[in-house]
Amino acid sequence: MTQLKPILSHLDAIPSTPGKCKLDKTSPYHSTFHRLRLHSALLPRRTLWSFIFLFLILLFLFLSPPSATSSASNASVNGGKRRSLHTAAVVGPSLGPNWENRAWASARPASKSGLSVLVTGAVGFVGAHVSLALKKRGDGIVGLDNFNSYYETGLKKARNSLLEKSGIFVVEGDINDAALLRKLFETVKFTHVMHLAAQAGVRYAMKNPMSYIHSNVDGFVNLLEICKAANPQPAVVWASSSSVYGLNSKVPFSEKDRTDQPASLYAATKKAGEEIAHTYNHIYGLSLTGLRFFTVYGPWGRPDMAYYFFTKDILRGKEIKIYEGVDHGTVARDFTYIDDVVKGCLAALDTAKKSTGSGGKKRGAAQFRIYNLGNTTPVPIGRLVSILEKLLRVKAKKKVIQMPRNGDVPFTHANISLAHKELGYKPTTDLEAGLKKFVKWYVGYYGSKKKSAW
Ligand SMILES: O=C(O)[C@H]1O[C@H](OP(=O)(O)OP(=O)(O)OC[C@H]2O[C@@H](n3ccc(=O)[nH]c3=O)[C@H](O)[C@@H]2O)[C@H](O)[C@@H](O)[C@H]1O
Repeated sequence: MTQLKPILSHLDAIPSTPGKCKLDKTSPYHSTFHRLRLHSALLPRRTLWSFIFLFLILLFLFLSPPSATSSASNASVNGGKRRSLHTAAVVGPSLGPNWENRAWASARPASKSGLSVLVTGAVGFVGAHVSLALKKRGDGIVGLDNFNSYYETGLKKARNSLLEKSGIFVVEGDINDAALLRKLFETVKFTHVMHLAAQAGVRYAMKNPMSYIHSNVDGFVNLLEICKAANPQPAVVWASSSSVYGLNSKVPFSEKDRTDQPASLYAATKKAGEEIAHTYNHIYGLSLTGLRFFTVYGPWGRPDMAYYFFTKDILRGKEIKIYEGVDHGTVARDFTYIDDVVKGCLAALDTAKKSTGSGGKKRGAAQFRIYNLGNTTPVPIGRLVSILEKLLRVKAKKKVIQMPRNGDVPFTHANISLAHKELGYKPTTDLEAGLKKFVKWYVGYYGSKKKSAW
């Protein structure tokens, strides 16, 4: 407990929100108004009114926020303002000096047999891990990420620093930006695309539904349009989700089971992605592999996920809500450790066959695959919390409530025999071992520097 104390005090030190804007006596506006009043007696009435009118116009122009277009164009691809989730307008490529050389160097594999991969969502949780693993074994990578503000951008920047240190160049840009993607594909002949950029999170879909359409549908189609037109066409491996099984009650979930009953808009957009992928495979000969991830967790994880914010809240002494199903039914997840998922991703890239088309024309049937990447051991949420309590040596303030109608499903459980057979996928980390690694990272990350947990 003692070694966690600095983190506890640090977590409390989250910066307060700035106070409301109020004109005070020291404000420049205050003195301007004051001067206006003094001079009013001396000026003729019409001049005074024209002056006030002009002043109001100038004040309006000064205070009004920049338009969507100007803020989008301010959001340069390298440096400048980070583009927020809510102003993710599309901009043309502005990649900064020398970017072609950087992209070219980063994309070059160490040997002739290596892959040259465009990783979208490269500073995301899975994206960063996959990029590092590819780099480590000698593949070439260019990352693409819009650094949006869905969760703390500090964490994304920290992941980016890790990638930079390993020599991976990440372009800051959006998958909806066709001009940018086209430029990237003109510069680098990517052999593969690992598409991990997405609007994630099941419950957030009720708050911001359009962000799911923007990233998971529009963005995916935009990316596939560029891939199908590229010459050579890359093979595409992309992140689907266990959530596509929705209300399916047949366990364990197999790829053959029905996926037409999504319980959230997130799930619906991932399912739409699978259908869209099929279309591009069918019409254009793109080689496409969808990976259904099952609640991936681990170091450098996503702060919006339960294991992550439970850790934060337990350490801060804040109450956590544990969901239960109908009639006190257990809610459980097939939590899958990041390193296992990374192995599955790399195996999917390695076994992906070439796309058959080029320049938008299909030349023959192309590979189309979908795999579950789970752990095969569903764990109840109560058990997740007990493991965290043990690792953190802090008793959680628990409140068990009925699962709200927010898109969650009561359980997930993967059948991974297909991935095992065709990818050699074999998860080896159980939840306790994986959470131990996560907590170790969490304590180091938030304890070492002045960072506020999300
Ligand atoms: O496999 C996926 O495809 C998805 O996995 C992940 O979704 P989920 O499995 O729902 O993970 P997560 O939110 O961590 O909730 C975990 C558990 O805690 C329960 N939960 C949640 C919140 C809470 O306050 N209390 C609670 O009990 C909750 O009911 C659930 O049982 C990814 O976020 C998603 O992007 C997608 O990749």
